Amino acid sequence: MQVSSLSLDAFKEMDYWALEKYNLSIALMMENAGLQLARLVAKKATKGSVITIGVGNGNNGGGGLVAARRLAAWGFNVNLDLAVSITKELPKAQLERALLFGAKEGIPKKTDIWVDAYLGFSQRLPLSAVFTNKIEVANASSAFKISLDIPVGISKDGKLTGFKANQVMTLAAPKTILEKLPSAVEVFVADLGIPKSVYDHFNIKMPDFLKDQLIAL
Ligand SMILES: NC(=O)C1=CN([C@@H]2O[C@H](COP(=O)(O)OP(=O)(O)OC[C@H]3O[C@@H](n4cnc5c(N)ncnc54)[C@H](OP(=O)(O)O)[C@@H]3O)[C@@H](O)[C@H]2O)[C@H](O)CC1
Ligand SMILES: [K+]
Repeated sequence: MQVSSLSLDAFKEMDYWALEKYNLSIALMMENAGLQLARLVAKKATKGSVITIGVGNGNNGGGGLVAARRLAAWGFNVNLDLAVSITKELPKAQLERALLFGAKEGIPKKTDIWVDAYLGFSQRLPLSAVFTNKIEVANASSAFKISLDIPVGISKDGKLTGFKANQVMTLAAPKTILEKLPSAVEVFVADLGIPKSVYDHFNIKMPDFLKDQLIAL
């Protein structure tokens, strides 16, 4: 029988398999992730909404920056909370693009939608103070909160100990760690363009991405 979700380690393997066997680069998958995240944010936003995207120095941050660029291109007010210096090649290139598209650095006085692209599946617990401080500031705000892939600070047993996400948009496949989230948290899965053969190889059902590339679980 097929499994319904993957552990983070199994998912990393699936990701690696897609990259090795099908030459699906991280940059290409990140573009898909960022577009779907931008669509999810746009569903919640109105034209006057103030959006803040929290960014770390990795591919989770890179996906957030693609979303920032897409949202800025659609005319939204997009702000970037850079938790650390963005030095890695891919997120750095995405940051440069997002800024060229009109996203602004810094946290505005009031945020309506706060996106957590601080850290994803490579986060190590305990988090460093810079991230715990960011989480505190975000959680203290009244903003609607959306996490990319998995919430920053989520505990190994899936308790929502970090960023208090209202929605989580996970990538490519449901993750076991998200199953213990409070039932009020809405979880979505987004299509990265990984083929069915990869899902079959990992014995997991491919979400019905033909119907929609962003699916509520
Ligand atoms: N197929 C896919 O699912 C794709 C997913 N994508 C996204 O990529 C992230 C995972 O990206 P990754 O670059 O591996 O890592 P993170 O963004 O989670 O973390 C970035 C770096 O942050 C450092 N780190 C980790 N823990 C801590 C901590 N406690 N304190 C400080 N810093 C920390 C660490 O860097 P080091 O250099 O310090 O080791 C992390 O590497 C996934 O979640 C998806 O969102 C792709 O966009 C596309 C394909
Ligand atoms: K995240």
